[in-house]
Amino acid sequence: MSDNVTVIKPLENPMHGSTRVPGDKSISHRAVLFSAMAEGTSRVSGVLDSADVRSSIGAVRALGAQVSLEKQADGSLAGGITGWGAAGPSQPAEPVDCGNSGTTVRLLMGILAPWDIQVTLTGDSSLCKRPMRRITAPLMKMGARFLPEGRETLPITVHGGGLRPLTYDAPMASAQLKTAVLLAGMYASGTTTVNEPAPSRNHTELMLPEYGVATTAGACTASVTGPAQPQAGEVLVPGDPSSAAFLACAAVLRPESSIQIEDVSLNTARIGFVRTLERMGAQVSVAHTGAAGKEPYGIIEACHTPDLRGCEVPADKIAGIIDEIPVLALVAAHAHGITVFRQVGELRVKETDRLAAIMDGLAKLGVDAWCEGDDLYIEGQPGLQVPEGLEFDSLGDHRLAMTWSLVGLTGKVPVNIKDFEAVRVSYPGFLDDIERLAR
Ligand SMILES: O=C(O)C1=C[C@@H](OP(=O)(O)O)[C@@H](O)[C@H](O)C1
Ligand SMILES: C=C(OP(=O)(O)O)C(=O)O
Repeated sequence: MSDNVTVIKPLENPMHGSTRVPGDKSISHRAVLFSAMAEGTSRVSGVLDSADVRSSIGAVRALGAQVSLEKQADGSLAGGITGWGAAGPSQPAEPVDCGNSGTTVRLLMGILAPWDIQVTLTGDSSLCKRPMRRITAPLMKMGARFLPEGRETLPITVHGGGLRPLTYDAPMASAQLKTAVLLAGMYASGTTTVNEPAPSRNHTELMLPEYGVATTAGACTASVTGPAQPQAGEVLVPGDPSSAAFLACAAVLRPESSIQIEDVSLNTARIGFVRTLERMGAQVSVAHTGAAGKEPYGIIEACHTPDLRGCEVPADKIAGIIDEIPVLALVAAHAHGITVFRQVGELRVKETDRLAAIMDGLAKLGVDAWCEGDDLYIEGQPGLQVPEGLEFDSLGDHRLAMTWSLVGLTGKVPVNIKDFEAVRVSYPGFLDDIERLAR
């Protein structure tokens, strides 16, 4: 067996009962970053304690925000964040290390662009391979500079200052791109608008008003009018639907299972995976129970479904399931017929090339999966038998670690996962949570 391998054994019993999942990663990043930009002390609770959110916390501390968050009994972080406010971020002595987190670095580019400082942003070996031009290009149109000139990957030094507003037609549906431009636009005089080819998650548009900054938004467009200085706010972070998706898919695959996941964000831009599972014939449903600010939350219920069928997911629905495609691909591998995910080229530039990883992993299961252009096809195999002794490599990617672990957890034989610890990026307690549901 190779080093750093975790043996993932089949769940002892069907999954049953209720659980909660840790705070939403996207909302947690924004709670930390927007509070750091604000004037005064914001109160945040339910914040996800994971490696990625720690990258955002470390970054804003290095830039002068005071963060006093404490670990709560439920594992979340809560407390106060005093922002740099109208004085702006301070010049850090060292490069700011964003770890594995694309959201941290890309949002920071927009946050730093208006200020007259020079900040070098870097990250781990995965983040240093991911494309940054999609963010630097619109910010350069607004007047920011990035050195070395023409560089597409980290490390990159932001030279901010004096921005003008921008109307930008984004080449891809990306909430990170949209957010970076809107955050920079808050410090330009006039209206900054981002138009998208398909709707991406809208947490920024929903959360900025909690910090006193008005936004306007349509299905594929969002605007902010500057100058607008955020003021201290209060944010309660609901559970992460992207984490819930692993538990829901496990319940769909494991015979006799029936679970409820409580207090999870039901933002429609995030629960596309429920719709995809429904279209595969899976027994899943949602029930609204409340709202945290403008973010709705509630219960996701999922039950074992023996007779899944393949479905087609059109291009305009992909942004709404972008982080769930690996685990949905695994569910599709158990369905009758072909599943097609249209236009999923963005998966090539996540923590790893997730498109290649899905095809490789499914090939180990003897399932045919292939790409035609940017469309992903999976030919399902109902009654799929998993061979003994399989080893999957997470490639350091948290979503892949959890996806391939479901092969062992919901099946009849253990699997080995290389670098399973990658789950610390978004869902450190994943294995405990899923095993608790099967006691
Ligand atoms: O804005 C966000 O919080 C995120 C946006 C998505 O990335 P893109 O904007 O690159 O699609 C998503 O994959 C990522 O996990 C979080
Ligand atoms: C792509 C992801 O995150 P990020 O872009 O923030 O690294 C993810 O969490 O799956």
